[in-house]
Amino acid sequence: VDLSTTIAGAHLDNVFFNASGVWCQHEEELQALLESGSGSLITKSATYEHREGNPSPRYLPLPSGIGSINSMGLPNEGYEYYLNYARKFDYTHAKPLFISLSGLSLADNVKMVEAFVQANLPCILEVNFSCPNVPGKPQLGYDIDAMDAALATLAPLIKKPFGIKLPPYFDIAHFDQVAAVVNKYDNLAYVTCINSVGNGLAIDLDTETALIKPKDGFGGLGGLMVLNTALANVNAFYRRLPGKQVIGVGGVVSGKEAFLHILAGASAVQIGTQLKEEGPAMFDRIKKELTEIMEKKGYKSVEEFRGKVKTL
Ligand SMILES: O=C(O)c1[nH]c(=O)[nH]c(=O)c1Cl
Repeated sequence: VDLSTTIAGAHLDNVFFNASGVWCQHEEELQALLESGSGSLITKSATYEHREGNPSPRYLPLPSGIGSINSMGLPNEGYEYYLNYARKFDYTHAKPLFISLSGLSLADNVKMVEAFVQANLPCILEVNFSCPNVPGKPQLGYDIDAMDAALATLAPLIKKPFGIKLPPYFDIAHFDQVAAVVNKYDNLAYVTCINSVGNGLAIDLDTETALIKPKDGFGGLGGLMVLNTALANVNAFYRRLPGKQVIGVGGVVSGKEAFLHILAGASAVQIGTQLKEEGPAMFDRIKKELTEIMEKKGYKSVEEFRGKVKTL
């Protein structure tokens, strides 16, 4: 079966890659993704300066096994590290490179975008509007006018097809409002849905203590428990963004959830929590599982069923 796809004009041999933030902060991790069964790779969201991020423990899988909680706080090597990586990257390689940018201000995003545009590299830029874990920095994804204003500045600067990382929305009116903004920008080629479900709280029964240290234990939720919110956001934006694409992320632990994301409309599928827990070998497992599901159902390519979820 054919698991290949094209995102923002770049060809991926298979639909899978890492969720930004997981296995992608350092070159060694990115190299492991290059050598894995993934179809692509995306870097950890970059800020203008290097950041240590929040104090640990700041990521944990939940004892219940249904997901994870993180309040990393945007730890990253600073954007120049990723710009240098993008300069050295072998673009003849079968895997396209995505670069995630998450400036702490519009000015920082402008400076980082200008540097990448100046470098004129084949990598695809993705602006992260949805980090929920920087104390004192409300995420732009929930300030729709501010996100629109940022895009009005960034889209013309980027010129080429690019994407944005969105938080989960939980109200039909918000799907409508965000889609109206996204549809204003022709080169905004795709949206990645969803980022973690922000500011959850995990508490340990025995110690009666929050699991993670930052922000009184408040952190973004991921893993299987967010699957159905992720599917809704993928399908809501698939229905509302004609001519654009959706990358699905959230709750993919096997070929089954990947199949559901594609059925909901995803052109590619990213994996975070499960990749963090299982490591890059996971990609070979999940590709095999999706292939088996497709063979059983008689689908030869992901194109045949993308977005074809039925309603009653
Ligand atoms: O705390 C983080 O670094 C983080 N954690 C997330 O769950 N999503 C993000 O976009 C980021 Cl930037």
